[in-house]
Amino acid sequence: MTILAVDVNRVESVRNIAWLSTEAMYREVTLTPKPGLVDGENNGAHRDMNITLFMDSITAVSPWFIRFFEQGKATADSPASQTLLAIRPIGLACEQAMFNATGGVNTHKGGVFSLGLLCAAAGRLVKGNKLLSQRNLCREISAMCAGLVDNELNRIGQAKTKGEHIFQSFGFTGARGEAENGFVTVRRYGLPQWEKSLREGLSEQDALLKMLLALMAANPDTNVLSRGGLKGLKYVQRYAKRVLSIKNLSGEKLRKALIKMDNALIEKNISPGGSADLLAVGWVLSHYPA
Ligand SMILES: CC(C)(COP(=O)(O)OP(=O)(O)OC[C@H]1O[C@@H](n2cnc3c(N)ncnc32)[C@H](O[C@H]2O[C@H](COP(=O)(O)OP(=O)(O)OP(=O)(O)O)[C@@H](O)[C@H]2O)[C@@H]1O)[C@@H](O)C(=O)NCCC(=O)NCCS
Ligand SMILES: Nc1ncnc2[nH]cnc12
Repeated sequence: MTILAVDVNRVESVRNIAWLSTEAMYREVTLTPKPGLVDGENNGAHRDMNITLFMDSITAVSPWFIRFFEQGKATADSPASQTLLAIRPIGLACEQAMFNATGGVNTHKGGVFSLGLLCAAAGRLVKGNKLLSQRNLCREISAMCAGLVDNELNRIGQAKTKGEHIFQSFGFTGARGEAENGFVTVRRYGLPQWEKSLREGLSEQDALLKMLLALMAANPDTNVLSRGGLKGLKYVQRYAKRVLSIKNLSGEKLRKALIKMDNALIEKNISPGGSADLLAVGWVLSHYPA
């Protein structure tokens, strides 16, 4: 038992989840070319964001990740739902820090929510001397978010946020649904594609780009829905699947296909921001055993 406790904490200090969360945000935004998204080459389908704004946003939100982790630890002996209650004020304060840094632009609302949950889940596991694995982290998040969709989407009256509007118009549950189901889109589609790419000898950059495509092909992304409706969502999902089905897709061939897709999404004014957030989640999870 003591040995396990030491091991878990050692793994946590080596692969510090708060550090990984910040690094994941950097890797996501600098990854290029990303269809419809802000990257090192262009601002995708966005007029109010660029890569510098994302860097400012990351600087503002990164000191908060350790607080999610610490709060997860502090509430580890209580039911998982208590951890969510305890981290929500931190989440809102972190969102506010992001808005202050970006002049009110929503760069990382979804990222803060998803990575904040991951950090808190890690805190609970570490305090409970439990192994930090993809499965345990996602189970913990699912337990922390049990009932979130029902309480916050099913039972509200007038929709205020975009996510609430999308739920009322289409029934898609967005960032809350992904968290409550334990990031099933990441675990079922994103991570298997990442592992396959690495097994095939692709570079980490190419593996990340293909993980993004796998996420875009499956994710009911509320960002895509809010700008492109159901037609836009189907378009993005089919396009991503088509690109992924190209044989020997890596290097220049992959880059060319993604640039073409970027132009198509810019033309349609569509941005898969939810999949960008899930990419960051996938990259963090990839550092832990299944
Ligand atoms: C729970 C909240 C996060 C709920 O927010 P909301 O009701 O707005 O719900 P969603 O739309 O579902 O989600 C918010 C953001 O989550 C990202 N997202 C969307 N779909 C998914 C998905 N399927 N899986 C995962 N994540 C998803 C997405 O964020 C990214 O896109 C953002 C840019 O979006 P937007 O403002 O719409 O920008 P534009 O398209 O440019 O707008 P226009 O130009 O068209 O006007 C960017 O932020 C990315 O991160 C969604 O935006 C929540 O707000 C909440 O409760 N917060 C409190 C904090 C908290 O509880 N923390 C505790 C846990 S840490
Ligand atoms: N690179 C990016 N571009 C646009 N929206 C995003 N949300 C998270 N990352 C993003």
